[in-house]
Amino acid sequence: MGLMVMRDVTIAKSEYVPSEKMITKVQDFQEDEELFRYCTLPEILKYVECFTGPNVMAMHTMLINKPPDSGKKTSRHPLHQDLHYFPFRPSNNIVCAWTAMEHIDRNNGCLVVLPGTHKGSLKPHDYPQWQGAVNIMFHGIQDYDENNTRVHLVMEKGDTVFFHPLLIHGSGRNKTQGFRKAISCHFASANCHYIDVKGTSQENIEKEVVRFANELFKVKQDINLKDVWRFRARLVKGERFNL
Ligand SMILES: CC(C)CC(=O)SCCNC(=O)CCNC(=O)[C@H](O)C(C)(C)COP(=O)(O)OP(=O)(O)OC[C@H]1O[C@@H](n2cnc3c(N)ncnc32)[C@H](O)[C@@H]1OP(=O)(O)O
Ligand SMILES: O=C(O)CCC(=O)C(=O)O
Repeated sequence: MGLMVMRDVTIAKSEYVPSEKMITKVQDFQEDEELFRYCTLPEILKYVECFTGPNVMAMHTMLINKPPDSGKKTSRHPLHQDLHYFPFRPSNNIVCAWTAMEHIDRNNGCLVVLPGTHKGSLKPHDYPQWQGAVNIMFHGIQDYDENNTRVHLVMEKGDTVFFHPLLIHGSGRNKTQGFRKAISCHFASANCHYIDVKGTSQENIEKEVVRFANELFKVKQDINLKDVWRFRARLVKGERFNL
């Protein structure tokens, strides 16, 4: 398996977009030593280990190249909780590190967070009821509290935020002509355990992920969400126990 490339839905469905401008996201750094180096930086791990302890797994990695919005607002990322995508627990031993690769503010689509929501529970997610197109697998929370305070994270190049997988967050439209770049990794303790998401609100994302994995990798046997995550996870330090 190589790096997974994602294109914004507007770009994916247009005739011709040159070069790096067509790449909206690159995932799966476990396949690339240079990109994976981000997950091993002592400046990052120093904080990550406060949440994971000494056995650290890199579960999900992304370089996000948020494109200038085409006018269809597809560059937005709906408000969501990352735990919706994860079939492992406990959530307190999972943390995201998200680093700005340039100045990021509301103009180029900074992170938006709903403070305190990490103390709540996992909410049902589905495609947002937005007019026009929405990116594949960009699920959002259908019923968050509209009155909850929203904080826009203005960040400078190299600034990093660490956040809990239940924190409700998303990002706005990129109104500039530049490609807004950020790099992130979801870390988890190797002592976390996988759960079966059948019969839970996560069943919809399991179906989608498994369908894509089957199409892309022509998998022969029955697989589930756990198998996909187990396959992509990579040990950063310590011992690989459960994950
Ligand atoms: C915590 C963390 C997990 C939170 C998040 O990151 S939330 C978002 C998670 N989801 C993602 O990042 C989605 C990542 N997407 C991808 O990896 C890829 O786009 C894939 C879904 C695997 C598709 O890749 P691939 O099959 O290589 O794409 P192709 O270029 O061959 O296109 C296949 C058909 O799909 C369409 N397509 C591609 N990208 C998108 C898109 N973004 N939105 C809607 N439709 C899309 C494309 O037009 C094509 O359609 P047809 O020509 O077959 O009709
Ligand atoms: O970088 C962004 O715009 C948002 C990314 C995000 O929220 C995610 O992938 O979970």
